[in-house]
Amino acid sequence: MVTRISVSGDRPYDVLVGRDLAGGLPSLIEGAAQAAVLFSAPLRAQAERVAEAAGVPALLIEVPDAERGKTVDVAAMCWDRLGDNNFTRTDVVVGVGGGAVTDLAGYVAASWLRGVRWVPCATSLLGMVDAAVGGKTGINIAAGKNLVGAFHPPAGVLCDLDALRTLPADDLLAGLAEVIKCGFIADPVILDLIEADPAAAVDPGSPVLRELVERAVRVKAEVVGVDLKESGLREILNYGHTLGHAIEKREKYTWKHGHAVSVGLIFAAALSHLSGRLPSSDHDRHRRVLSLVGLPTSYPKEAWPELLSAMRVDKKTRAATLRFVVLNALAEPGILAGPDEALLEQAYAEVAR
Ligand SMILES: NC(=O)c1ccc[n+]([C@@H]2O[C@H](COP(=O)([O-])OP(=O)(O)OC[C@H]3O[C@@H](n4cnc5c(N)ncnc54)[C@H](O)[C@@H]3O)[C@@H](O)[C@H]2O)c1
Ligand SMILES: O=C(O)C(=O)C[C@@H](O)[C@H](O)[C@H](O)COP(=O)(O)O
Ligand SMILES: [Zn+2]
Repeated sequence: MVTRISVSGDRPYDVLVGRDLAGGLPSLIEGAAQAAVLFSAPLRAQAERVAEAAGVPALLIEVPDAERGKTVDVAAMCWDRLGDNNFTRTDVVVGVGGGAVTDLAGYVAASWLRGVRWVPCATSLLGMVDAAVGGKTGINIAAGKNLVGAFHPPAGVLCDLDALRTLPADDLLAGLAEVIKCGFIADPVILDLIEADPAAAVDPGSPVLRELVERAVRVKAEVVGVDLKESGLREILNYGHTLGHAIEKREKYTWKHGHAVSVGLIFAAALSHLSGRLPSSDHDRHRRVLSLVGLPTSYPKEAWPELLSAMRVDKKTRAATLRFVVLNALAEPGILAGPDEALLEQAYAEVAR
């Protein structure tokens, strides 16, 4: 069974969730003379299957794994390969992998000839529920996470649940952090499902995980369908990310994004509560559900000054005003602009160890 979730907007497309989906690729790349398939070493076999299913000559481009692939040097290597192979505006970039590879593939597609079609074949949980959906593409630079990129919606998204069977458990967990984020900002049934059966939530073959994937994709699709370029509503998807990205930068991108977001969710919940918005029961639920599945909820106390300075280059910041996504209530996100440093420090105390 394939579930089709539509993303609206100027360039609407579908997210397909199911098993053995490579057969869906030819219709998404109709008219292309060739496809460039970007992948990292652990996904070589899947990339070769996708390349074969494309039905046009495919240029396989191996990139460094995980965050090591999200750099300007790697993007430049990909541009060179496209140039060497006369890649034209009707050709298509395909990304096979987790969020790092699909962010890179999307950015290469957005920048090549000022924008060619692209299709993410998401192979990680995080990729399926978040990174491959919504057209945010980009790379990291020394100044921070995803600071260079483009909004460039894909032609379609393939989420093959069978891929999750080989995904390392820790990476599955990282994806669950974004699923839990969706639970808090928009769909609390997600939280109920995880609390009722945490083991099923991390079992790649379980119907519970499939339901979680579909619910999280729906949350994201509804948001990005009305606000592709993050002029307002889309900011809610950044819940937990202001501190999360600062942690990733401090850790030189060796921490998994989802793990950093998990700690960031604790901080955002604390800010929501301490600023008089979120009741204690919903605040406490953050630590409970994240700990239940084994996600991290703390970070070193002494890191605070460095994290605060990294948060100042967050994309939600306007001039010198720091802005945070907070919850006014469960599934009611809002923005906290320009909080006192004392409040931020108090919220960090809930994370600090
Ligand atoms: N564009 C967006 O809207 C958006 C949203 C959320 C996250 N992101 C980005 O996504 C990235 C994180 O994505 P991620 O958690 O998928 O990490 P990742 O892409 O680094 O993948 C994690 C690891 O899992 C491996 N892997 C992936 N699928 C596999 C499979 N099926 N079998 C075996 N191994 C597999 C990868 O090779 C890698 O080693 C971050 O860079 C983050 O900034 C982007
Ligand atoms: O799609 C979005 O918008 C998000 O904020 C989703 C996040 O989970 C994701 O990590 C995104 O890449 C963060 O975007 P950024 O603009 O803060 O880099
Ligand atoms: Zn994220």
